[in-house]
Amino acid sequence: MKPVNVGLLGLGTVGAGTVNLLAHNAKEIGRRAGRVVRITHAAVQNLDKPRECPTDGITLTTDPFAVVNDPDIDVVLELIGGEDDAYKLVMAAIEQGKHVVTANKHLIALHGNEIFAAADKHDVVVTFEAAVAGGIPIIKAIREGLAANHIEWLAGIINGTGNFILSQMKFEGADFAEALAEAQALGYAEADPTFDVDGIDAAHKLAILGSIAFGIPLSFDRIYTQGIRGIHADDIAYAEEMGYRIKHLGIARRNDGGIELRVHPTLVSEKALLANVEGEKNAVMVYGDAVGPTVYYGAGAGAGPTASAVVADLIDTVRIMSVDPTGRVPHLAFQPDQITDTPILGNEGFFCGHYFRVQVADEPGVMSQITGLLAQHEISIEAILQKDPETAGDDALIIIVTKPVIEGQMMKFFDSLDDLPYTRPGLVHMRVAQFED
Ligand SMILES: NC(=O)C1=CN([C@@H]2O[C@H](COP(=O)(O)OP(=O)(O)OC[C@H]3O[C@@H](n4cnc5c(N)ncnc54)[C@H](O)[C@@H]3O)[C@@H](O)[C@H]2O)C=CC1
Ligand SMILES: N[C@@H](CC=O)C(=O)O
Ligand code: NA
Repeated sequence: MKPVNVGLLGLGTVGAGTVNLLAHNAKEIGRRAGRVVRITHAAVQNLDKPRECPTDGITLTTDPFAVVNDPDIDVVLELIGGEDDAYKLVMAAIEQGKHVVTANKHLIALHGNEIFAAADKHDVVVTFEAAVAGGIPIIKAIREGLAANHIEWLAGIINGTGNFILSQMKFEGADFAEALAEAQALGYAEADPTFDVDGIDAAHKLAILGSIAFGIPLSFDRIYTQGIRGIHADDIAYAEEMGYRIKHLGIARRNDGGIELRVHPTLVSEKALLANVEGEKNAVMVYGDAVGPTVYYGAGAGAGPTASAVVADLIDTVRIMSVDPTGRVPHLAFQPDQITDTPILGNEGFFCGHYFRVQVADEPGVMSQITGLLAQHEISIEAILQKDPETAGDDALIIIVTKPVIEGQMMKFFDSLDDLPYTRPGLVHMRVAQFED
């Protein structure tokens, strides 16, 4: 059979990783795909830049539209990242009836609803396994492997750079900037690394996961997002003393009032599987009503792991080419006319445990007044700790983990706590997650 010609856009970390992997496992890939898959053209920004892969047999150009418009190209592989150019190129490819493989979560999270509608209209597929949790086949697992389930919730470490930074700070004593620079050198970080550290990249991925898990439109702008910059070493130590680790999680869960979509630092029991995921590794837990808890673990970033997902998508795409469009797996897991606009909750509707650290004047009865105030707000305590702060001689630090409660109730408690005469400003607050694993 005629080889499948792939036009690659972007020959950076993932692009070069993909060229290398296609060459390294060419025989195995051909045996699986049933056809030879070859990259014939690649668009780059600088023709003279040294590459991390051989480019013989690939025609290089600085014009990505020349690749997209080439009639000999069957599949466009978008690996330039970012929003604007990628959007125009992907839409142009779709309009010409070309299938697309992309690793670009930014693009899918913001424009996926429109891109998938266009792809359906033109009878082509847009695959995006590499866009979430790098090499872990999480899209395939949720979209196909768990298709019989009503998915109740999912929670995961879905940014390799952020997890790598937290691990380097904890185990190697690295400071934040050092750890980030190392993640960048290793090819884990986004072109703009604030996307990694401010939780935006994780929110892009959570938008995709939430959509394929619950059959809702991609809803990036409704996601509650906090990054890792505010995590303080003292809280890592206090959390550990109470039996928790602090992880940056993306969580999507059904709740009586709607759906929670949130990305934030989270205390997780040290015994939970997610608590023990370190470095650039990612892990996603998905809870389906029939299957119960399932966990998917592996490398969330880096050339090889991401190329693994990209090439798997290419193989799928080659097989899909000969399938009647009505027999294909829907882009967002549910048939397009079954995607429903379920309400997405604001943070006051979240249901979870809370960690807070407050500095108070060390006077008799203060602790009992705080626990009494929690009781008044019908909030139960899971764990409690008292410490001396490093500064301020007569003050004390009170650190409490609560049982799960609606966040609006917790916010009212914080308001009342703030009104007490002996509490100092600077309350630290994080959420706590309990998992059955
Ligand atoms: N690096 C990783 O571990 C992962 C990356 N991704 C995604 O994969 C995509 C690519 O990421 P990386 O390879 O890490 O980025 P990168 O920055 O290493 O590579 C992107 C390449 O595209 C080129 N490029 C940009 N605009 C272009 C244009 N208009 N025409 C031609 N070339 C252009 C750049 O010069 C660069 O060489 C992004 O969407 C990223 O979010 C997804 C999963 C993991
Ligand atoms: N920058 C991302 C790359 C993979 O998606 C990350 O660190 O997870
Ligand atoms: Na993946």
